[in-house]
Amino acid sequence: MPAPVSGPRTLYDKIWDDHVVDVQPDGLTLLYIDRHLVHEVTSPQAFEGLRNASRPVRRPDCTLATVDHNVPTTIRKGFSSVKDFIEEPDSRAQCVALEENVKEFGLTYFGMKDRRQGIVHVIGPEQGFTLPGITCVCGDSHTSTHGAFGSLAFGIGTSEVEHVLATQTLLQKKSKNMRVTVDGTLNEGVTSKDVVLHIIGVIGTAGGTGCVVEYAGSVFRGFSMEARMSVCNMSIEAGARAGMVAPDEVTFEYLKSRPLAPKGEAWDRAEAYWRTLHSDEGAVFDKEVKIRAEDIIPTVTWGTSPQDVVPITGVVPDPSNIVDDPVRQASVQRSLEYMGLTPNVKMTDVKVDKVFIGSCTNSRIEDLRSAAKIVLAAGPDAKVAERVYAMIVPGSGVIKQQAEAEGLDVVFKRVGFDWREAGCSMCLGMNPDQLKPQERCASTSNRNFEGRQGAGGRTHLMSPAMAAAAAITGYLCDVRKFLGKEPSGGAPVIKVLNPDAFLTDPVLAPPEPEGALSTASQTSDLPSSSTPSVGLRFTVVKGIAAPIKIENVDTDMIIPKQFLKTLKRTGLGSALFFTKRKDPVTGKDTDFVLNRAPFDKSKIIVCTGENFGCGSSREHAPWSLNDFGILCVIAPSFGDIFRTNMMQNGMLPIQLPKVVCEELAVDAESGAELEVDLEQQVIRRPGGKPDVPFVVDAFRRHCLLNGLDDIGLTMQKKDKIEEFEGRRSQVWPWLDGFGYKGNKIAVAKADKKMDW
Ligand SMILES: CC(C)[C@H](C(=O)O)[C@@H](O)C(=O)O
Ligand code: SF4
Repeated sequence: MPAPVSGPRTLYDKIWDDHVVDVQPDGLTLLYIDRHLVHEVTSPQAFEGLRNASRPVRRPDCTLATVDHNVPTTIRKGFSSVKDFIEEPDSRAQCVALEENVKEFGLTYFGMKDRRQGIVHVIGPEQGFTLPGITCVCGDSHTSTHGAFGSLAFGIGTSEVEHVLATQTLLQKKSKNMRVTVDGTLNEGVTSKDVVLHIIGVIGTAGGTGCVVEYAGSVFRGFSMEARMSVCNMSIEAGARAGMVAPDEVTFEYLKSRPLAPKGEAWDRAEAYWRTLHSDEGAVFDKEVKIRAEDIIPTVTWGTSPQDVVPITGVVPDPSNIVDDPVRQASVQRSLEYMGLTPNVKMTDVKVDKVFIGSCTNSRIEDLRSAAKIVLAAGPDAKVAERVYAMIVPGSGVIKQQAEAEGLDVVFKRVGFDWREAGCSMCLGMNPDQLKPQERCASTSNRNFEGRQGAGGRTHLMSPAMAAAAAITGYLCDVRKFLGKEPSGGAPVIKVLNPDAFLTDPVLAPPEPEGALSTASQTSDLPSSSTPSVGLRFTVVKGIAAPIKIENVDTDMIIPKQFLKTLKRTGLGSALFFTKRKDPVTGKDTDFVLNRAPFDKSKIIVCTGENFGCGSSREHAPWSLNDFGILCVIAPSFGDIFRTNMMQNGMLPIQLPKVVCEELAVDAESGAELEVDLEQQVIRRPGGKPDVPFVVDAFRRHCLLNGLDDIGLTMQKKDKIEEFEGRRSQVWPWLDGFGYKGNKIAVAKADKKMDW
């Protein structure tokens, strides 16, 4: 069992210690979860699990749901119901399922008629649902965003969503402490997005794997909450479990007037506690990275991984310059082919077809203001370049309303931007907002994976200001070209307004959930389970192993977004590695390894590249592997959420040094079978070659060997959870219930007043 940290502690240590419900001898910890955000993509199977086991949601008062990924961003005038409004049947089914689930389980829900609807990671902070010192989870990898408030916030898979709904806890292994310090003075035109892209360029997409990153230094202290959120948001792109910034005056100022922030005496108590939340002098970090602010200039990505960054003054990289690493050379070559870029071409000579300003990284009021500033600086005759389609998608209805009150919509529409309704939109394209094959997009989102914004689409990540500059010029563009220029006469005026005006309106009270089955008062009634239910077992797997020689196999690659619209866990085998296995033009099978005999019958994958399963938290990735017949993946390293998701489904991720993976890949390539024995923790190889030993956490191994299910096990800790909740009510009373008490009359009025 890891020794509890004595002496100076990090911010992460402190929040962790304050949420421990129970610790097992091997250090695995049952952690209490204060806040749970729910969206339509990763929750249907979790609610179904609750329903099948007749379990209520333990803490509806700590759960907030909304629809964001599937919603169309077209004007909602005349909106009457999701059923009538959403045309695409699978998107509609997922949104309808969430509406039914929130009613059945008694959860607070911001639907499409509610102006508080928006991207989960935008609305939580906006409403004050996200607070310093809390643990916060969501079935979504960008939950790291909420760490900007000095909370421990991380993404989880659907099985864990079910676990949190049922028990308000999670079984967690403590991550390592990492600190990224950026000190100094930022150059002109450099924003928080440039800072985080630069950091990922320095440490790589696996640089934060296994770690919780604290962002420290004068640059983050000087950032607004919006800017801190953009940085923490992309922690997941650096492989980190979570990112965080210690709370300070900027945090308190942002929170004070939010509807769900504590008020009066509760605020004073909360603030006193929050002021203790910082890393102590002398606290030890397992990993430290220091970056000079002066070294950062406006940054864009050139490739298909967020680590593929280049200053806007730079050129497209030349793979022939990579002499010592053939795997890297091949991967750069492949990315350039996909991106349709020629080595050594100036980045500013790259033409764009579309511009997307939005996503949970950059769709907040400050982002929109910074884009509008560039539009105004471009002069009275500026227009979105003729061949370019540019869209702005505010992160929430509240932001949209505030932006309109500030006149930002006028600034954008005047030059030809499309002004849309709130949602995830073209960040992922689960709704109709997508790139066509080979279209190139200047995007303020967070992922530039192949096909991310639409099959065959090409994404360049950048700041809102840079995206606005690209829209006007039609090229990737150095934003500094527009800086220092004042808007000339006749330009619309931006009036910066205080967000309070948009948040404290009494019409914000939500409806009491109709037909609610459970309420907070029912929550102590945790069904006890003396024998944990039997889940999926893993003992010995013998079979063909498919070699995959790709680095950073992200979960978008394992299963693209169009297959996430299912309400089931099964039937996803043919979706596995879809874009690799199907030719986008002919629709025919490619010669990708899993299409070729004998590998089309593989039970194991041997990957030689680092960071398998990085990116999104979609549990659909292990579900599709499982459906295909693959039960074990061997790789040099894994994305944290993916690793957990595999084990939640009775599958085994095995981490081994790269050289060993390369040797096993040779065995795999020969078409011979490998035998993975979890009991003995060895891999048996063909041709009498020596066994390869591996290690799996004792608890996880026990669960896999016996098919034990986490929820059943946690249910046995009911007394400890209740005891923790009793203490929580006394020490952190502002965390009980989050203050929305239904006011039907006010809501009815709000609906009438709403002008979509
Ligand atoms: C759908 C969801 C699981 C996913 C995530 O975890 O990130 C999505 O938000 C994304 O950005 O890819
Ligand atoms: S990354 Fe994109 S798709 Fe995922 S939650 Fe954020 S906005 Fe939505």
